[in-house]
Amino acid sequence: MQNLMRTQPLTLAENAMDALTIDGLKCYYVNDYFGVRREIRAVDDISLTIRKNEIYGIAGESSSGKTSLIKTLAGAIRPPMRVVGGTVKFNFADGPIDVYGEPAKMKAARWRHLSYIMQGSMNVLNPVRRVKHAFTDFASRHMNLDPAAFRARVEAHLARLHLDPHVLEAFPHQLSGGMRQRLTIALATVCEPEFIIADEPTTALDVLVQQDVLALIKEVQARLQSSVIFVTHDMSVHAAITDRLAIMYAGRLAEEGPTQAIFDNPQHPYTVHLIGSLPRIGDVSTRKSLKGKPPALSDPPSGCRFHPRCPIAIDKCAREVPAMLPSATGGRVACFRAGEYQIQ
Ligand SMILES: Nc1ncnc2c1ncn2[C@@H]1O[C@H](COP(=O)(O)OP(=O)(O)OP(=O)(O)O)[C@@H](O)[C@H]1O
Repeated sequence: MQNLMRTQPLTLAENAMDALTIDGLKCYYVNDYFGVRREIRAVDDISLTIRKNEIYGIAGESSSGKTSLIKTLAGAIRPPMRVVGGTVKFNFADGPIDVYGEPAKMKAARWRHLSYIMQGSMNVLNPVRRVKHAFTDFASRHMNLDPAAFRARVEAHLARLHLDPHVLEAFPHQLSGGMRQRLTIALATVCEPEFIIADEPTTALDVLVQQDVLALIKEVQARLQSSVIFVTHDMSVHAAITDRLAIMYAGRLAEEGPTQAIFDNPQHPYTVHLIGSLPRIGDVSTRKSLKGKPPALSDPPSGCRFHPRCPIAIDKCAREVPAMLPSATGGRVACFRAGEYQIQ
């Protein structure tokens, strides 16, 4: 029997290796209405790398393209979504995979090497079937175990995640929301994947259950030494769980860097606003909201997409697209006036 569990910590060299490389990625929703083509540029020229054994957060307001980006990474796109440029390459232990160049290899890697906890993923549990069937339907084919050994493996995994094996015999409606979310995490990690993508896994949960689920994700990540992409608009969740953080604005990256450094010293005016709008105990001052609305991605502004809302924009910002360049956080930022804006 193949032992899927990685018991040895990754070596320094392995740790330093990239687990995922995204280069110039563009993914649009393309619709043709009676001869008129309309493109929504939800992911527009994004390049980044995710390291082995790190939790990488993606933040940004609603409709900034977070879900579109990670669906594209997972190769989980359906029309009208279309990759129109760039590459996505995973570097799994048994070899690299080009997501859009090697679809068969990518299909085989799902669950086994890569798992995806989707938004509303509790729907993965069929309301009219017992929970155990979700495990057999999705995970058993990737584990090559006879039914008894598979059941034992699942029960041991549930026990590690502080879930009683009896939940396998329950119907989803008999479990609380927190338990169902823990189960979806158990399901996504039972094959011990090297890479986990989680889209808003705690958004629908109350604060205490949320803490519980975040702790669970951290625990699983530390044990498997997997790479995790964690998407949420909730900055306090990023502060609690991520090692590095990317801020998306209107389909592009605005800033990226070590999470603590981004919170301590945000460089992009948009990041400054996101962090400045977080409530602090004892601070009763009124928070300044950002003027305007996020742009329509079917007709985004020229130059820096944030410039119409930016408090310190200059003429150049409307004309030129700022490149992602090394920043004072040790990460990267796309702003001609990086580090110049602060909220009083
Ligand atoms: N099926 C679709 N067809 C057309 N446009 C879409 C579709 N799904 C999403 N979009 C558009 O793509 C853009 C990015 O949406 P996306 O869901 O990726 O953002 P998000 O940052 O994940 O938002 P949220 O936090 O609300 O989930 C939005 O303008 C959205 O309206």
